[in-house]
Amino acid sequence: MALLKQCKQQVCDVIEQESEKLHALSQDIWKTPELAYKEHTAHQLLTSFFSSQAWEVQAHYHLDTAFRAQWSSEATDCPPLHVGFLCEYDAMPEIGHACGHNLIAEVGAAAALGLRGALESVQPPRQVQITVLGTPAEEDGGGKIDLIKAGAFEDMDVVLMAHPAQGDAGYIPDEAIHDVTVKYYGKASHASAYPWEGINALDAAILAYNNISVLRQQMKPTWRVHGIIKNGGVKPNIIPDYTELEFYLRAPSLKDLADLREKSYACFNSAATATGCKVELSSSTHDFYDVLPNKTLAKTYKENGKQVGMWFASEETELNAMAGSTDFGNVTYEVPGLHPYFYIGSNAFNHTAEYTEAAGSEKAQYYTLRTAKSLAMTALDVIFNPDLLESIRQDWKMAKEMEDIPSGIDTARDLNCRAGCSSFHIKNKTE
Ligand SMILES: NCCCC[C@H](NC(=O)CCCN)C(=O)O
Repeated sequence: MALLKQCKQQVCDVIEQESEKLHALSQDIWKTPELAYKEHTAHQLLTSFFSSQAWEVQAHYHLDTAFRAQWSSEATDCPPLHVGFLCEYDAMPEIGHACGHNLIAEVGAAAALGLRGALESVQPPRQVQITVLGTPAEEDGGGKIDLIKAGAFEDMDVVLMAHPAQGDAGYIPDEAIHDVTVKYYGKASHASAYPWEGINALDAAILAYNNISVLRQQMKPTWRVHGIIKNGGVKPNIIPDYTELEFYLRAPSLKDLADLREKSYACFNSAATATGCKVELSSSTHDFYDVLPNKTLAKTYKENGKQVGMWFASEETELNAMAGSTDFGNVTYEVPGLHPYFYIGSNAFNHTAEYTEAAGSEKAQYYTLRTAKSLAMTALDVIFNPDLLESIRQDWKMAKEMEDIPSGIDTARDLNCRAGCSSFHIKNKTE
C-alpha cells in the first residue's frame, strides 16, 4: 500500500515540523503543575494550541477543565470513521508532573496533528473525523468517567492515548480500583487522668491498618491494597476522638475488586466494633475499571513502534508487568481503546521527584514524539484497512464478554497470564 506508506511518512514529517511548538506546549504544562479538576492553565494552553492550528475547539467541554478539538476530512458516501486521541494533564500534590501527564498531552496533540497532516495530503478511503479530548483528573476523580456519562465517547470507533513509563509496551494490564475514606469517631478524654472515659479512634485506625495487613496473606498476588492515615489525633495526652484513613483497593477484574472490597470493608468495620468507635466509609471518586486488552490494536501499535525505533518485551512479559490504574479502563468498556506505555529516556519510577525531572527533560522529547508517530500510524492502519477495524471490534467484544463472566474466566486470566506476578516492570532494552 504505497499510499499508506506515504501517509505514515507524512505523519512523521508533520510531527517533526511541529516539534518545537509541541515541546513548548508540554514544557508550559510541566512548569505549572495543577491538581485534578483544577488544570486551568493546561486547559488554556491546550485549547489555544488547537485553536491556533485551526481545529474546531470546545473549551470547558462538560467539565471546567475538559475540552474537545475536532477536525474532519472531506465527506464521502459512508459515515466518517471517528478516531479519538486523549490528552491528560493533571499533576500530583507536592511533586508536580511525577507521572508525566504533560507528555501524555503532548503525545495526544502531536498524534492528532500528524494524522490530520497526513490525511490532508491525500484522499483518504473514507471520511475521517479526528477528536481530541482533554480529559482532566486521572490521578484523582476520573474525568474520563464524567465524560463517558456525558456521552463524549458515544460515536467513536477507536480511542488512543499513551502513558509514560520505564519502557515501551503495547499493553499492560492496569487494574480496577476503588478508593475508600475511613472515618472513626471516638470520644476524647485525658489520656492519663481518666482514660477509661475515652473511646480511642486512633486504636481503631491502627487496628484497621493491621487487619488489612493480616488480610494480605489471603489476597491474590494481583491484588493491591495501600493506605495512609490522614488524621491520627492531635496530642498524646488527648485520647483521639477522630481519625481518618484513605485506602486504594485494586484488582485485575471488577469481580475480584468486589470481593476485595467486601473483605477490606470487614477489616474497617471490625476495628470499629473492637474499639467501640463509630465508623463511616465513603468514596468521593469514581471506581476505575481494569483496562481491557485489544490484541489487534496493540500488535498494530507495536509494528509501527518498531518502525520508529521502539523495542518491546514479549507479550508474556507485558502481561506479567504490574501497573497502576487509570480511568481509561472505563473508556475501554465503551469503545475499543489502546493505552500503551512509553519510555522517556530515564530509569526513574513514576510518582517520584526523579520522574518529574525526567518528564520535563529535553531527552524525553525524542521518545514522546516517536510515541505520537506510532499512535498516528496505528490510526492510519485502521483507516486504510477495514478488516483491521473489524478485527479490533471482535477483540473488543470478546474482551468485554470475558469480563462479564463472573467467575472462571477472570480466574483463568489470573492464573494463565499473570502467574507468579512480581514487582516486575517493563524495561527499555538499553537499561
Ligand atoms: N483514584 C485513584 C486513581 C489513581 C490513579 C493512578 N494512576 C496512575 O498512576 C497512572 C498510571 C496509569 N497506569 C494510580 O495510582 O494508579
